[in-house]
Amino acid sequence: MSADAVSQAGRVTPAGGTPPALDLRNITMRFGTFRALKNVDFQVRPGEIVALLGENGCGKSTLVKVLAGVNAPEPGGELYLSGRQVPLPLPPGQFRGLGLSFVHQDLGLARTLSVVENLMVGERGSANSRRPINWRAERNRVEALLESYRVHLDPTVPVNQLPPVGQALVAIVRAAEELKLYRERGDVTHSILFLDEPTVFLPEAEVEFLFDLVRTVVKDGASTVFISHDLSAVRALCDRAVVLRDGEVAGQARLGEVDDAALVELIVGPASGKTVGGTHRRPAGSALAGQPALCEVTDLRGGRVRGIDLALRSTEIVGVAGLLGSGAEDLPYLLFGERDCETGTLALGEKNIAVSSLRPFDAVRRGVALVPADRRRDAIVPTLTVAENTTILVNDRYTSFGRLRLGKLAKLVRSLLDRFDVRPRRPDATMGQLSGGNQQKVVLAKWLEIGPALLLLHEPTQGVDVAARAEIYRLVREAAEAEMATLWVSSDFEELATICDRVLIMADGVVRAELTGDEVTEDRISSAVYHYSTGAAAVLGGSEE
Ligand SMILES: Nc1ncnc2c1ncn2[C@@H]1O[C@H](COP(=O)(O)OP(=O)(O)OP(=O)(O)O)[C@@H](O)[C@H]1O
Repeated sequence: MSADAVSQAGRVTPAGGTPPALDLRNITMRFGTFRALKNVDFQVRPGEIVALLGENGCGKSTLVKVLAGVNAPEPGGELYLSGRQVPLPLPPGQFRGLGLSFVHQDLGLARTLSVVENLMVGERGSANSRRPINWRAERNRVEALLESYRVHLDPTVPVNQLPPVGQALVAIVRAAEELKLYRERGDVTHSILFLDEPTVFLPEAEVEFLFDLVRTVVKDGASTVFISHDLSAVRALCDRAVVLRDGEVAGQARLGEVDDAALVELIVGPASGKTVGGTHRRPAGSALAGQPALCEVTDLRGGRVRGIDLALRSTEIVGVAGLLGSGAEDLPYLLFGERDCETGTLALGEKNIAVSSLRPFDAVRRGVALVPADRRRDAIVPTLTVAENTTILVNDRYTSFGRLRLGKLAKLVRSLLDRFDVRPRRPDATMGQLSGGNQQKVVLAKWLEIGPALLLLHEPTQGVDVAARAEIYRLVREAAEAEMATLWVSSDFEELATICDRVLIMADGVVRAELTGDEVTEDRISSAVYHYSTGAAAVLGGSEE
């Protein structure tokens, strides 16, 4: 297909007279003078799985938050659920009575509590009774519940000991149970599950666990809205896509009838000039093999890492792939002094550093930068401004006689926001007001600005749209050329194949294999990871944290 299959309208025609499960009309939402949504129409048919797509900051979460009762749209917007009009704005919490349930990126789970405790929803568990909780009965009930969704994990495990896919499954099961409860009570005719980027990129085998669950939820009678920047995941799961651009509906298409090029054009706009796709790897023939290492790691042990030696050359981007529990997810934090380390030496330039005594503050001083996976927890200060978040590490370079040179600093911020295409370009906005993907761009800008010798990245493009992702690859590649070694840990194997000069495969805390040159493909990385790991199913059994 083609662009002809794309329709510009956000509405769908009711099938056989059945009203849509959800029908939002003419939704406009302002934050101050900024219009985040402009006359948006959005419909979902009963039993449909609809993708809500668009670039970072285009308004996807803002639209969902209108339904969650967080955002109050302008007068003139209308909401119909199964044909029945519901007045807007919705008061907080009303969504429950309307048959809507939300799973956001942070999943909303009590992470230190067990799966059983997290699944004591509504009136189903004995938790509502005044009698003491019968834990054995609860456990049996939750076991049967998980079984009914064909989710296999230990219900007694604290949620923070499950891998990301396990945590997402628990959050979705909980939301699905809420929806079932609303339907059984007879409160609603149809119910709708909203999944707002519930996972970072997951390897294919793990995505399937998640999608099977969503399909089960839909078979049980719910419709689903899926927000994601991962087009292959969208294709695997969804029937139809509605695309927002700059707060307006840019068009919609049935996924079976459009190719990726048409979808990307709909997302970024026909004349955007943005490049998406293509490789960002070093050109063939420019081998680094003979060059000395800029950074050497010897006998690193700590967390799940059980003895690693690494040599990273200047300008080289080295990928690390492995399932959760392989140790890959601990590696950047150990090298940044963020996690306790038993042994290990980091030789960076002329200096030898004992990693066990390294602290993040020293790491930064020595030119080590870390872009962590958990943006909200570890990488941003949501209440500070975008400008403050961007320059927090380089303020001392702009100080003269104890005073900040504010003019120079403001100029720097403006140029970084331009280079990283942070939208809106508002240095005075608080970081919490930016969309997730735009926050991620600020985090990268902040770290690259220190001019690191060693850049450690953990899932650096999570929540970032397709066009911005390509731009991030370009910017990191450009920074690497200026004498920087890069370690890129990601569960997105397509990403590793797009950007990395070589890829290390980790399992059981050690490097099991190395892929170089033509071997660096998504398929080769994926098969090596599963070959050396004990199996995807084992991942759901829990892991130590
Ligand atoms: N509370 C707020 N105050 C001011 N502006 C806001 C607020 N929440 C969102 N915005 C702005 O509204 C626009 C839409 O943001 P939204 O979070 O809906 O984007 P998104 O499409 O979900 O993006 P992403 O894919 O990056 O998550 C952005 O420009 C954002 O900065």
